[in-house]
Amino acid sequence: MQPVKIAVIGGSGLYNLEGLEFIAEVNPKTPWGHPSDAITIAKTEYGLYVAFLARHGRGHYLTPSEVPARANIAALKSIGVEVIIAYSAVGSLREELKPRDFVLPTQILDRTKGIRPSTFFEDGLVAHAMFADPFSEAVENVIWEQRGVIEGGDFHRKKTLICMEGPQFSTRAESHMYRSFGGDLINMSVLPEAKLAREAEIAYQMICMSTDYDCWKDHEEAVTVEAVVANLKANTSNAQRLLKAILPGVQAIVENGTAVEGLKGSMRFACMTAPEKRSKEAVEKLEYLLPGYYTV
Ligand SMILES: CSC[C@H]1O[C@H](OP(=O)(O)O)[C@H](O)[C@@H]1O
Ligand SMILES: Nc1ncnc2[nH]cnc12
Repeated sequence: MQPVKIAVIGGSGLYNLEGLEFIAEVNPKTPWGHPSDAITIAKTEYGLYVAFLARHGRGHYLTPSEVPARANIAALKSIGVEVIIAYSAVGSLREELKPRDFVLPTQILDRTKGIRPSTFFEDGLVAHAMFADPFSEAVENVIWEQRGVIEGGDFHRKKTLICMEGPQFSTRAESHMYRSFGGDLINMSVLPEAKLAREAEIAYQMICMSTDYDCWKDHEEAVTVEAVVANLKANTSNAQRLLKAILPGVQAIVENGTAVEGLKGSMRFACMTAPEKRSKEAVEKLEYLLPGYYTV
């Protein structure tokens, strides 16, 4: 099979890709275990192969904290993925980001609790990836060009996404605090997914679909799953339409190399551990992700 260079991670409410020809299902066993679910490989009308992975599994059985993010990213890398388009249902912390709007975040504030394994580099192999700009500008530009396809909502860019641990939603005090931090959106999923994609040298962009105003509006009802699901249903058809519209542009930046510009090869030089001090087991595991980078 040809390498599958583009992957879509579907979040809450997005458990499959519509309108594409089914090619295969794979479920690679990585050194970090199996992904959330089998990965579906499908073909677009232009013959492009695209992978799809349901973040919480089809049927939604993994909490945000339980998502095996390392296995997900490693499995996608193993089939050739260079770009990930990650969908997420998010709460809005700003009046102008209305439920059913789509938003491209540029920055992240980490409010997870340190219980999610968040690096491939541990146990005797140390590396530090750059993460100042956590998303892919090249992919973001391609998506922004297609913003006109969204119906019944507006499209925004350059916003800051808070990632909380969950699974419970925030308190009102926390929601106000996140606003005072400069947060515009909130979810439970972007981390460690975005960090691991960076370590795997995969270009990553999240597409946030707003479902609620969280609970910072003091005199209004706080977010509930019921409210989220109602808006998710409306967002899902926009998500599928948007994906169809952006795939040719994403394919173009994959083919001309701009998608992975600055990423490809970056982790080779991010390693701090002296060759003679690298643990054999850690090097073996990393061979799966970045072959040839750390062997001596
Ligand atoms: C269903 S509300 C909270 C849940 O929804 C989002 O999931 P995803 O990012 O996978 O779309 C959010 O991050 C929480 O996990
Ligand atoms: N209010 C919220 N908080 C965290 N994650 C969310 N996903 C959708 N709405 C959310």
